[in-house]
Amino acid sequence: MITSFENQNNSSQKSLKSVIYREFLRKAMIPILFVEVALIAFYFISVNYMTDKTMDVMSQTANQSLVNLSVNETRYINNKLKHITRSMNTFQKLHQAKTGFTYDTFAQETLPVDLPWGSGALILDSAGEVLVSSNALDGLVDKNVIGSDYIDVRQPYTKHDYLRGTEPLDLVIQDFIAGQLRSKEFQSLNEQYFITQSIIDESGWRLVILTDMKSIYAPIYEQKTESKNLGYLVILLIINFYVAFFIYLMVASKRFARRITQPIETMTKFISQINQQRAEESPPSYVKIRELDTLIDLNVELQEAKQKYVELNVEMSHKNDELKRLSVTDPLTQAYNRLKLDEVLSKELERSVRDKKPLSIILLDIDKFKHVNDTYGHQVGDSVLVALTQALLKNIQSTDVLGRWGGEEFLIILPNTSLENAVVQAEKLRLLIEFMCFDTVGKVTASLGVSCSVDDGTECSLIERADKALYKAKEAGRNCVKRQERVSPLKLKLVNIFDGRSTLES
Ligand SMILES: Nc1nc2c(ncn2[C@@H]2O[C@H](COP(=O)(O)OP(=O)(O)OP(=O)(O)O)[C@@H](O)[C@H]2O)c(=O)[nH]1
Repeated sequence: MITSFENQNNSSQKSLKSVIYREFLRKAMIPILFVEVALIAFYFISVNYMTDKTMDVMSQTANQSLVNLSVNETRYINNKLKHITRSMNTFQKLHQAKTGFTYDTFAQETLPVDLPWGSGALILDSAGEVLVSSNALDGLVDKNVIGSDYIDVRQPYTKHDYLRGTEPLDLVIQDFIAGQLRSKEFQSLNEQYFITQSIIDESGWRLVILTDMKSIYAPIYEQKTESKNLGYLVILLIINFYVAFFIYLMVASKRFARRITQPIETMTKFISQINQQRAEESPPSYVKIRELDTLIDLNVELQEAKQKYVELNVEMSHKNDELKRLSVTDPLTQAYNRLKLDEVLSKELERSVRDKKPLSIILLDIDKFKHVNDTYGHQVGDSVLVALTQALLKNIQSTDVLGRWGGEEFLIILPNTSLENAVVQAEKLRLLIEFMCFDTVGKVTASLGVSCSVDDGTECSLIERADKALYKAKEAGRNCVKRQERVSPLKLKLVNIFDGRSTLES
């Protein structure tokens, strides 16, 4: 029983745990996760957008700065050339001076080398030949644009101009130099470049500055990378948090479920123990509440007493019924006794007066019954009484009431029956007895007296008259029916006067 409870408890714990787990995920964690994902997505979109915008602004600013720088440098070189020309009289003198001061040395001295964003510069002569290029430019185009074999002014110079190559970057630069554009932003081999040029009026030379945009964007790229890394770190933290939280949730929901089911488990175990110990009738190992046991025992006793009381009540009721029956029954013949006959007669008389209906009675007495007893014995006499009762009960109407009036005498009450009809009924019964054959005894006869009442409501007068009629029947030689009508007091007086008799026969 305990094991089955434990299984049941475990499964209820599991289901409770999963309910808590599910509910928490559904109502808290999933909505929070959605919000977090949306915020992170928004963060990355913002970083990209801001970076792009900043790059646009930076590139415009940087490009403008480079153009300005190019113009300023050009102006500087031009002024310097003007100064040299004035002091040297003509620029041609400069060429012809045997001072070793050449185009190349001048260009090298005037070429701006310390440009921002790692920009490279080169100076072209009026024919488009490269006079000089900075190391930064060489780095940008990944070659030495002009070699070391430059010549001085006294000789026609031949140069190895590596910008005349066929590399994509060379082609773009050549195209730009040949054109009239002041500046240009272009892409070559997935790299973004900015190029600007300006004319040195004094000599017809051109100053060209080339910048790799990557250098301009570098801080922004760096910032973007840092921002993205921050985003990835947040994602990583969120994932870690979720993993840790899921583990915590599993453990916490299990603990919580256990905390809820623990008291029920303890209580059920306690009840199981009580039941088990009651079944085994062994002394309990836990604290016994004696008052409770006493109460339970008392309750059991009370229930048993209640059951006994109900049974006794039923028995008493049966016995009462039996007593009642016995109190109104003649013990020998099982017909009604005199007590019951008195009661019935009284009620029927009341009813006959109330309904104005006739009530007749028949008083039946066995003839010479003493002789039966004396001849065959008292027991045979009893059997005659029993047999006679049975025969009479079978032959009276259902509304008639038969009882033993006393000794060998019987009374039959016939409600709503006239004297004539009662006499007819009495005659039938007399014939019945006359033709009956009793065991041992054989033939027996009876005498019957009949009386009727219509409006005199006394029981005594009715019985008295029936008794008188019976007496008359005995007087008349027995085995016959006689009746006794009611005589009014006036008639009785007249009869007494004229006949000198006390009773009137009919
Ligand atoms: N066996 C038996 N006899 C009874 C019982 N009750 C009365 N008797 C007898 O009935 C007889 C009645 O006798 P009597 O009163 O002289 O009348 P009888 O012999 O019937 O004569 P008549 O009535 O004049 O014809 C008595 O012998 C009673 O003992 C009874 O319960 N059982």
